[in-house]
Amino acid sequence: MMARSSRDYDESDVRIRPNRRGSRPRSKDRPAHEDAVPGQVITVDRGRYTTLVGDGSDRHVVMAMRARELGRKGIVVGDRVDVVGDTSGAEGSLARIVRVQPRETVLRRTADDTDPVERVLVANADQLVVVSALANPEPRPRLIDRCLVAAYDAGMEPLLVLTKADLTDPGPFLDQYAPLSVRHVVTARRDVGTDGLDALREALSGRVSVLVGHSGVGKSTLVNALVPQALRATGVVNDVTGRGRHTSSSAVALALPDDDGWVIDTPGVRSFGLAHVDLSRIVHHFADLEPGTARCPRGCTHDEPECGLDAWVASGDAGPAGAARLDSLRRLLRARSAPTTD
Ligand SMILES: Nc1nc2c(ncn2[C@@H]2O[C@H](COP(=O)(O)OP(=O)(O)OP(=O)(O)O)[C@@H](O)[C@H]2O)c(=O)[nH]1
Ligand SMILES: [Zn+2]
Repeated sequence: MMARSSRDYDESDVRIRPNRRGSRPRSKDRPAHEDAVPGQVITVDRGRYTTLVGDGSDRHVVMAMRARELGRKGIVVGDRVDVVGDTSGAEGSLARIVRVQPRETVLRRTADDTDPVERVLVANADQLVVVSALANPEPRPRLIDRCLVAAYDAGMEPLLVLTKADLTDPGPFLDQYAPLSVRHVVTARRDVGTDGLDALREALSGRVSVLVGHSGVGKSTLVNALVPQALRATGVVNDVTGRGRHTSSSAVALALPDDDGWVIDTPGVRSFGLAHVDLSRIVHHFADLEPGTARCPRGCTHDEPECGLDAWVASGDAGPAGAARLDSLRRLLRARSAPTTD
């Protein structure tokens, strides 16, 4: 993909305003740089940070690079930053990010479960939307479980979105996940549009939601329905959800209509490495199994003959999916000592 420039934006939709340096009110918590403007990173492409600055009608997109003084500090989609230099957003202009504000949440993943290099995917999101098709492609419960663990570990609330209910009855899948009490929305393609969109909009309302899912589950279809083209121009990049974008490794933040929150679309995931998650904490993220650990011996790894979880599951306390969930937990625990393709 070509490096993006401000030309990639539909300029009729992007308000370009002269830089109003000096006219901003000064406050106690103003940035260290006199002229810095606060902004939010909406996408990253090879060292160029597309940053949204300004409020209301003055809101516009600025292309920025990192200032040398930031050192090696990473900047990711969702980061709140201070920008200096030419923040006009004019074609060909390039501003500098001089500061990254402390992050409220951090969604991480590693390439596999033993990879020591963790990658921060997105900052400051509060909801992780795990998109899975009910059929075509088949749901991948172990990948879903991994995403749930990542969400809880990041302090984000998970939401399951189950697509393609027009192809199969969602009942059996929902029964499996019911003991988890994770919120969920079911969508289906109908002759006229998509069922379930209103419920999805409600679940996304006012929040910053990261969408993750395996390729082909219908994530782009949902994003296109949620975010009209006009908004996408200010929220970002033309045709960002087209297939081509998935060659990019970056997420893209898109404003929902009426400023009712953000969706952050991520490239399709094949795996979700969890090398960064403390091994002893993993079981706490399996809410349906966790109470059963009361019967475990001290220091139980939950993958040993004395583990109390087998009896917990056998007695039905973890619900109908208990055995599959315990299997998922143990695979996850074992994967921490060997690479996995789950
Ligand atoms: N039957 C049915 N098909 C759907 C539905 N939603 C999306 N699809 C189809 O599923 C295929 C994949 O949809 P996309 O939206 O491209 O999926 P994606 O998750 O963005 O996949 P990548 O672009 O590969 O990451 C397309 O052929 C869609 O038309 C649905 O609710 N029902
Ligand atoms: Zn145990």
